[in-house]
Amino acid sequence: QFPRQCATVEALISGECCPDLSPLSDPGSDRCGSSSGRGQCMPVIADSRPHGPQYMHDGRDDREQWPLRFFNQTCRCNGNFSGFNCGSCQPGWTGAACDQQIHIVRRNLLDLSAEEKNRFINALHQAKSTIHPDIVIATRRHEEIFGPDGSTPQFENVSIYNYFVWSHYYSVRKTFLGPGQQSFGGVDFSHEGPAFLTWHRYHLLQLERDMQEMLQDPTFALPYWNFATGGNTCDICTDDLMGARSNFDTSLISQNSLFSQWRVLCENLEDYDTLGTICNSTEGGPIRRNPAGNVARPMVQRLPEPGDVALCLEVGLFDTPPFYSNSTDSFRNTVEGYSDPSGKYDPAVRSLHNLAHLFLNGTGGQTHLSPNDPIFVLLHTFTDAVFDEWLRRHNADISIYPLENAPIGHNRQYNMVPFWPPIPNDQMFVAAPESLGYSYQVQWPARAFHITEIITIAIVTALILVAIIFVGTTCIVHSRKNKDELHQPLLTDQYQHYSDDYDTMPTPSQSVV
Ligand SMILES: O=C1C=c2cc(C(=O)O)[nH]c2=CC1=O
Repeated sequence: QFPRQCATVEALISGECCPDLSPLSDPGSDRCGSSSGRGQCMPVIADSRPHGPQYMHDGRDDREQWPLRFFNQTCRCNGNFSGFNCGSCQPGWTGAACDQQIHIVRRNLLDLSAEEKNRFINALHQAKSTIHPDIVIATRRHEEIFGPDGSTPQFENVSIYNYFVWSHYYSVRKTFLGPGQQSFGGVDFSHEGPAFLTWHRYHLLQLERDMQEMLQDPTFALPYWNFATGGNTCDICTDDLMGARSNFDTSLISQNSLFSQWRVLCENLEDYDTLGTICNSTEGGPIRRNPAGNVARPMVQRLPEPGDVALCLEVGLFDTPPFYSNSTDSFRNTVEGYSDPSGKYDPAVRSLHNLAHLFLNGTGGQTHLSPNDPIFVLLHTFTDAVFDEWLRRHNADISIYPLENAPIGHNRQYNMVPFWPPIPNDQMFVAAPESLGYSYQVQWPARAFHITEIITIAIVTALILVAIIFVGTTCIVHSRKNKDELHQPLLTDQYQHYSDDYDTMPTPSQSVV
């Protein structure tokens, strides 16, 4: 959310969050690395275009026009410089002067060598316990941000991985409307709208970059889980990867996996919603996971089919009005999983991304908790790979992304909540290999045919065959006849004469009596 340097009474009151790049300089003399030309402190640009009708509590939520409720000045970095103080580089660039291009490849987790798998699991485990070097999280709404005494800003340190969990929770939390009043749940800054894909793309990029810095390895790349296997087993739920099922409790992770030691953040949903508090960095119970185990909902006991991915890639429009979870013929709503894989909206359907979440049946299937299960990272890198493939196949341009009237948080120029420094959705609506320095190594499945298409193709094929047989038979008959005629030219001639005569002569039976 915010840089540690900005979690102070002074910064909050001034509305300025422009930390010095060099900690050794006189305070305020190197804001945003201005002394070396990296950036300057500038007013925040926040989207003020109208949002859709789903949210009707304007003025009541800190996330509106993010991040203006907290800060109105931020660092604007020059060239390839980036970050809260312009001390880091744009995605795809590295080096002290951010002038070296870098490209990383996100690969299928199952294709990594044993050593690469091990390195990835250990890196995640390290991120779970390493305090984020730059960012702190708010544990109270803006109204209560200065604490009970009015001078103790309510922020906490958080680990790198738990920041990833917390950001997702903060983006989906309900709007608190006051004590004794029901919180409003019809709001979601990262799902059920066009920003679903851009928001989750940035969420992953931020974790990947934080892990690269933690590991001091700019080539570290997140892998992906191709969840579209069509099966009823979780092929990455093994002890060398995301953890097998516990032998003692079917909804827990085996003790042979490091992930059985992980404890989850943001469990106390009822407290947050009734007291108006915010999830903090305190961890609770273990990760719960019971793949294919939801007996009450057989529909979510199987993963999406490979052909579902191929079908959704053919949906031609990025998003369609009302740009929500009931949009039909929308690629975004299809890959998110509220439409059937061919794009038709059906309230009973759960497909692709949503189906993969619900299949996990536990922590990973509940939106306020799901990133606590590290499978979330891999499920979303695959979803992002589908998004990138769609952008490539359809040669997509930003003009197809709605500028206004999308649900709150989802307009093209809305800054994604709760990221810092502010970054609007449109900056993630780009081809990753060319603009963000990463690509995916994926074998895209062939298109699966729908039953109605199979019947249509069978009927058309049968009609063509009948036509060919008919034309063929007619030709054979004609050519036989022609051949016969060619073989008896004189006879035919004679016969013709005779027959001509014959026609005019009475037959023996017609003989005049
Ligand atoms: O974590 C998530 C869990 C989800 C469950 C559904 C659903 O369709 O019911 N959708 C989800 C999205 C998530 O991000």
